[in-house]
Amino acid sequence: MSVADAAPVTGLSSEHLGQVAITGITITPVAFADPPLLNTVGVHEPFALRAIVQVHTDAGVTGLGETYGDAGHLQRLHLAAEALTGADVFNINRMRQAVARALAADTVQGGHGMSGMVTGSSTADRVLSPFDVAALDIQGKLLGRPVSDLLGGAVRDSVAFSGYLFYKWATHPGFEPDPWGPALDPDGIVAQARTMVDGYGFSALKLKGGVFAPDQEVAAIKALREEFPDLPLRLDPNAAWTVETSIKVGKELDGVLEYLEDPTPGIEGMAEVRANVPMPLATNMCVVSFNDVPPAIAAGAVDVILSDHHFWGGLRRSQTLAGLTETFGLGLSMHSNSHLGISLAAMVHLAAATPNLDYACDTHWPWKKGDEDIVAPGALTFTDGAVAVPTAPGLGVELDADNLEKLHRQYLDCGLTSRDDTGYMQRIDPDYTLESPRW
Ligand SMILES: O=C([O-])C(=O)C[C@H](O)[C@@H](O)C(=O)[O-]
Ligand SMILES: [Mg+2]
Repeated sequence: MSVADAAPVTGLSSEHLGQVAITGITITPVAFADPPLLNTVGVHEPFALRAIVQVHTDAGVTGLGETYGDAGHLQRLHLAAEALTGADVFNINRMRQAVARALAADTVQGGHGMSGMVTGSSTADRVLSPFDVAALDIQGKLLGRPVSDLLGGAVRDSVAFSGYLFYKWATHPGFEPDPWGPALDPDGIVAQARTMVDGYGFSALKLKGGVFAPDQEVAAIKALREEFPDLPLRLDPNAAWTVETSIKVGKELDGVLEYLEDPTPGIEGMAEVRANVPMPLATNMCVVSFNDVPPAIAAGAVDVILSDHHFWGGLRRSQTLAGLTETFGLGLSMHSNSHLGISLAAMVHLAAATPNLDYACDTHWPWKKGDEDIVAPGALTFTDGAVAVPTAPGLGVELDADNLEKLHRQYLDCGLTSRDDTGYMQRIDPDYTLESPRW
């Protein structure tokens, strides 16, 4: 497909007023360079995988979606794509039913795309997500309106993001060093944060913890507080700590953190921590599907839920989550994995049209190489840590067919077919073991 095929159609002509049927779906796995970012389950491999979804219609308009590129997920996407052929892109409820039916006999293993960190999300919602985004992209292109309008309208012109700090090695073994350098102690983290804040203007910072012993990560947060006295700070060890350790760290960081994210595993553990620490607790691990919301609220486990349209079922279902957090007086923030421009555009439209999105959103964006993307440059830029909401029809981004081909070739050449932070770490350090909680 050429970029011209995806060009926005402005204004709805009478021939489009009826059904707009899906005539075919193209799913293209891609790989882009990823630095050796450390987390509590291991280390990022040299390439991050994504799947780029193009939904073609009988109106001659193509919509874009982006999701995980793991082999198991790709298989499920293909099952869903088959079931969606002929569906009307203006009826996402029906599309969801078709996806759920197609997955009823699903026996595919794995494919969560998050290296074991988030495994309890709804498979149907995870698979629906890129098709929901593409359908909204098509609707917007046909109607001549941005996706944020289809979600009820933007309440902000730009969406604030937080700088996402990672402990990291200087290089992947056998690869050239990346421009970021190592960050393995408080000084390294502060230097990384300085580069991020100076380069992007972020007005909040999140440290991915669970890598070193908690006292070392507390020292890094305190060093960040000294360097950036006014920036909201978050710490996320991905459930690496026991309840006892979490309470100790929480008390030590009293007055320093905007929120503490997933210190310990499970709703019960989180509830116990929450009752004993002074700051809000946030999660993208113990509440990852609609089934998790009632028990988490009943237990008083969390103050803030991080939404993520990639596993909450797309943009509309993420707005349903926003309605729940509003109803129950919870905060709402946004989670991110390694992603490309279609996902960033979707995140921006969703955040713009979600009045109660109270916090700067996470994004891995700075960690990818600037020239590695599958959308044409220019539509999405960071100014003062925020991205202006695209006003062009649909998502407001156009596919770059040459780059798509290049990143697809990179996928084929890199040999990776699933994200496996733990396996990669174990190939580098055979003594490495997975533990949760670790401390
Ligand atoms: O809990 C979180 O915020 C994440 O899981 C974000 C990312 O997945 C991050 O941990 C990563 O990619 O290593
Ligand atoms: Mg998290």
